[in-house]
Amino acid sequence: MGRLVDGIWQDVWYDTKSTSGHFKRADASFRNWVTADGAPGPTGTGGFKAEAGRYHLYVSYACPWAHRTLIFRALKGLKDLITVSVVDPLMLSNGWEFHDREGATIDHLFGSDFLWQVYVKAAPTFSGRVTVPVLWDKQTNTIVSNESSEIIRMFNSAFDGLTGSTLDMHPQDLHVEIDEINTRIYDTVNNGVYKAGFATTQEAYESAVYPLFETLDWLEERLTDRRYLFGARVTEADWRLFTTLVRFDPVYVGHFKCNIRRIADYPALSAYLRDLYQTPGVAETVEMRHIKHHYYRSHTMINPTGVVPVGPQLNLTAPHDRERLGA
Ligand SMILES: N[C@@H](CCC(=O)N[C@@H](CS)C(=O)NCC(=O)O)C(=O)O
Repeated sequence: MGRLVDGIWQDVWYDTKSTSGHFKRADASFRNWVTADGAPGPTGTGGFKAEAGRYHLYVSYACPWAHRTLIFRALKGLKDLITVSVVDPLMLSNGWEFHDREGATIDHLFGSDFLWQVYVKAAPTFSGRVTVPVLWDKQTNTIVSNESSEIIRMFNSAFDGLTGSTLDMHPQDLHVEIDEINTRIYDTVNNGVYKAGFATTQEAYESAVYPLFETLDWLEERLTDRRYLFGARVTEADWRLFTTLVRFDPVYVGHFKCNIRRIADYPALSAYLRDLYQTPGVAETVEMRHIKHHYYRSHTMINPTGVVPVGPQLNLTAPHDRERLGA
């Protein structure tokens, strides 16, 4: 774990001293958009036209933010158009590393040892965190974006002319509602588990863990009579929630102390989790060994022994019986 300062790697853990024990996630640094015609997106500069074979995705199977992009790549028929390198689950003093083993890969573009070297290729004097996912442009040799919420929106529509995909997970009529629910779920659930887990004071921990479970209780209610968050249509909001739910019982309950209830204790949420998991193309994006080994072995100040729990037993392939809520 560390960061780049003027292009030089420095090994430092998150500083929670200046924020009274609260974990504050930094904003992503590269914010350009791939668009159908190369026009600029909502942020950044233009010139990133959707083309087959032009873009490369760096991901970790462990990371919930990178996981979103892998799901969109699968569901939107982009696997043949966008290549992928997968970092090793362990993230220690060098940050994310490349090793050709157990589902991780080499850096297919440059053969780098560490992900920070890819950042420095794009921006030689870069200062900031070195995070996954990264969307790389092979043509101009730079990082298009390292913000997952924006990469999934690009994947949702920019390549449709090439793939013929008609699946729209960010439909026009739901833009406002999707943003609203994303904000609550991001603050209290996706990032909420990290705020609880990385807190270094009792107060910071409790100020994250109670709102987390208030939102989960609210979602349980909402999903009791709706198949997905917005009824019959699956949207980006569901996939953004999914990547946290699938890590919840195996990792966040124990490692991040999010243990008021488990997802298994919520009937609707756990059936919803299975439903999403069983969506064709999704199960292959879930690498539970990478997920568990990353958290339990990389965060040595939370789990100094690095021992990885063997449980819990998951039943993600059991029937979910949610088609009845489809219409
Ligand atoms: N805003 C980013 C956050 C990505 C992020 O925080 N990724 C984590 C892994 S789960 C990471 O790479 N952390 C390395 C670090 O912070 O040094 C996104 O959603 O794309």
